[in-house]
Amino acid sequence: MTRSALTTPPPDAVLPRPLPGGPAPGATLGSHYSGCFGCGEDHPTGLRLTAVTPDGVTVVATFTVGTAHQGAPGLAHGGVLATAMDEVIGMLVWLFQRPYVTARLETDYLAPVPVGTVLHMRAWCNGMSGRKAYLEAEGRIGSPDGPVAVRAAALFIEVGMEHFAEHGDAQAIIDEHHEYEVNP
Ligand SMILES: CCCCC/C=C\C/C=C\C/C=C\C/C=C/CCCC(=O)SCCNC(=O)CCNC(=O)[C@H](O)C(C)(C)COP(=O)(O)OP(=O)(O)OC[C@H]1O[C@@H](n2cnc3c(N)ncnc32)[C@H](O)[C@@H]1OP(=O)(O)O
Repeated sequence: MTRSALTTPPPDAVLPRPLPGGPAPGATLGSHYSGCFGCGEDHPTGLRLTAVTPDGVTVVATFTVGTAHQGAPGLAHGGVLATAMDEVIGMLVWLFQRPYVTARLETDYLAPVPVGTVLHMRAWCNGMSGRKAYLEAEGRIGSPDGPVAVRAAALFIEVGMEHFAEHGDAQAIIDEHHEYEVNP
């Protein structure tokens, strides 16, 4: 990954540990909000990604590229791929059990991704420092060990639930996740 200093963890960053009450290895990580373009089950044209944490510290998900996702004829749009990577990286937030948002997302496109491809995505955390989480993901064509087509690095910042209340209905997120401990 060609990563900038802004998405590279500082020397004092620490790796997160699985939290008590967090998703167990093998758990499915659902949508954080039903209206989300990346994962919402009620979104009419969204990506509807679902993810699994195989080990309690990483996240895997697949995204099947359809005709609605084209940029060039027969090929996935780079922005759609970035969205899918943002979403699978965002799923790591379930493991942290606190609200975070994307502050910076960097993407490397290494190979074209044809319509019909099943993109196998994997995301992990490289370190946390204060409110900052340094996250990374890769997308492989056709299988979990297929050729890497997309890499992404991200800086996520922890926010309070009031971040979501300012422009939307934060209660809608809370209502969908009674199991999720929030500090309004
Ligand atoms: C998305 C919904 C989440 C709902 C949560 C509920 C439940 C969660 C459960 C599960 C969640 C599952 C999935 C979650 C997500 C899905 C994936 C999609 C995620 C998104 O799609 S989310 C939408 C796009 N996202 C935004 O809409 C953010 C807009 N933005 C802001 O709202 C502010 O910008 C904010 C809050 C980021 C910071 O603002 P702030 O005032 O709180 O803090 P401040 O500015 O002081 O920054 C503090 C330190 O971060 C450094 N810093 C900040 N930004 C930086 C940058 N870009 N590059 C490098 N460093 C940066 C500063 O330099 C400083 O560093 P230092 O401390 O060292 O000085």
